Amino acid sequence: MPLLHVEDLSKNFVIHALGRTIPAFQGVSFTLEAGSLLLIRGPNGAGKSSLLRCLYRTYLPERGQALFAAADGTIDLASAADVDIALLRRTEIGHVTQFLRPRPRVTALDLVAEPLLVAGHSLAEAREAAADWLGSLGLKAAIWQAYPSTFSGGEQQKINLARAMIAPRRLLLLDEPTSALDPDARAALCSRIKTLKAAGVAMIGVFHHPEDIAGLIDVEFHVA
Ligand SMILES: Nc1ncnc2c1ncn2[C@@H]1O[C@H](COP(=O)(O)OP(=O)(O)OP(=O)(O)O)[C@@H](O)[C@H]1O
Repeated sequence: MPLLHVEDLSKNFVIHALGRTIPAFQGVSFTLEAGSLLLIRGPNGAGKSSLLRCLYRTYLPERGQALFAAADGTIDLASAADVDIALLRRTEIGHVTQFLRPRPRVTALDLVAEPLLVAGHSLAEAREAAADWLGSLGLKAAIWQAYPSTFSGGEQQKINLARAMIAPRRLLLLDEPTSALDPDARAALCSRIKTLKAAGVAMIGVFHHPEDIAGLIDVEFHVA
């Protein structure tokens, strides 16, 4: 059984106030193996981000299945209970978006370290790993102990990436993870993606510049 089997997944947005339905994506089917990277392509508004959000269950799909081979058994991401999805988000599925949600009085280093703390690592271990991630992505050390709400777009994206990828995950959903990164950070991220793939992590990504990850893509899926 593949890590993920998506069958006929569809999503429309119903805007009640306008009495309108906005189509996002229809009838999406694909399978994904552990250690594979699937690139999602498609024009603006085709539903690429919505597809990732449905798999992370930020959005509820309206039709279809997304069977995920979780450590405790197969679970349908399209219909699983919120409590089960919350557990998977803590342990098996990560989502990198372009938008950082900083928290008051939490430094950049601790925001990145947090998923490892939640996973049971000591504060020292978690901070060491966070420093390793932030260093490799080129976030200047002078701001590691600052609050990210005032960080630049690229700096915030580095925090997002490090936070989403620091703890072991079996599936990572990457929504334009390099859009605000400079060339060195893009190269560092590609190197991390390569290492994670070799360790068996599966990824589904939307990339503004797919050439960044040329050579790491196993399969492409076009959203019309
Ligand atoms: N929360 C929402 N409520 C209503 N409509 C939405 C919502 N989110 C997305 N849409 C609509 O769904 C469609 C797909 O949007 P989505 O962001 O998934 O596209 P995309 O392929 O990622 O686009 P882009 O390449 O421009 O980032 C668009 O027409 C968008 O306006």
